[in-house]
Amino acid sequence: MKRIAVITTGGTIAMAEDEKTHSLKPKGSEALQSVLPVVSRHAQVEMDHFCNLPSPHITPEWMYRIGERVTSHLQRDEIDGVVVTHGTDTLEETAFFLDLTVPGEKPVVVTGAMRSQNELGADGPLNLVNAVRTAAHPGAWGKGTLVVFNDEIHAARQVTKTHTSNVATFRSPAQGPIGSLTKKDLVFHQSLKRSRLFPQLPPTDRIHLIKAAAGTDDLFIRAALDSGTNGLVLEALGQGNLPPAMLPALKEALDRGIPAVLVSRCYNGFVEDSYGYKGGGKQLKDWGMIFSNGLNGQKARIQLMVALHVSREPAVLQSFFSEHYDEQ
Ligand SMILES: NC(=O)C[C@H](N)C(=O)O
Repeated sequence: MKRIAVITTGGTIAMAEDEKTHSLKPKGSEALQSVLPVVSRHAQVEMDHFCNLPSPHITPEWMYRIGERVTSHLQRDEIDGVVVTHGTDTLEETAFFLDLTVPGEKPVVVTGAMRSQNELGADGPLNLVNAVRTAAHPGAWGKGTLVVFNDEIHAARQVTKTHTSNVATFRSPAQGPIGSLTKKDLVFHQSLKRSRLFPQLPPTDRIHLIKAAAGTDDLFIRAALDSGTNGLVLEALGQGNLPPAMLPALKEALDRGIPAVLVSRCYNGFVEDSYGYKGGGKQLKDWGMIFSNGLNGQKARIQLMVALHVSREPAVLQSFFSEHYDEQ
């Protein structure tokens, strides 16, 4: 039988509803022990209660610490894979950070819950069982970090939280789930190209994600510049276009050599240098913005945080953000 380490980090899966106030509060992942008899039908499990944080409290520094812990388990010969339980709000960011930085072929699977331990229809126990089943499955080897939720298996690069409360919140808009689980079966329906690996180092801090909307100006870009930003990710409109009023501080940032990545606020598709008007993608490309390959804003920010350990050269950074993973 495969041996899987389960690292718990907090989130709703480790919370319970207060009977008086009906608010959800951190409780502890020890309650997950109750599902271990079911889990043990699929794998031998070793619990590692690492931290207990709601995921809005998870910082890039915490992602790095979790990543180090994952790696230290994977380096043990007797461990065949790792499951990380995590709050859902920032789960996609931690999962993608692990995907980009944890070396090796052994499976890494992230899961969580939308309903706490004592709520009707609590989804944590089943998600944990399914995550362990996935981590113990030979088909999960060499795929990088996977996210298992609501009977589906997703690539960390693709998956995003799409609903505030529904248990079917995790979706991969571009390619759909790469696998699914039924009570008895586990099937991978798509192959998956593993993400490029970056050094496992504390992520570069002060990378600012700024969203464009109709008529927005450069106030936040200027504030980032004035406070010593190390990089910008701009969530642009449509195919990658910005309102003209956002341009002055952006141009200043680019002239100062601050890397600036362009993504779209559309949740599907790529940014391109199609439009030649002021603020259009063509101008942004000519100015040296780095065009991303379909990552959403929060994931492009994670990738820039780890890529800056390799290079600050715009052409090298552009090559990392040009790689495509959805052609299989
Ligand atoms: N469902 C959840 O886990 C949401 C919670 N706010 C968290 O991310 O910690």
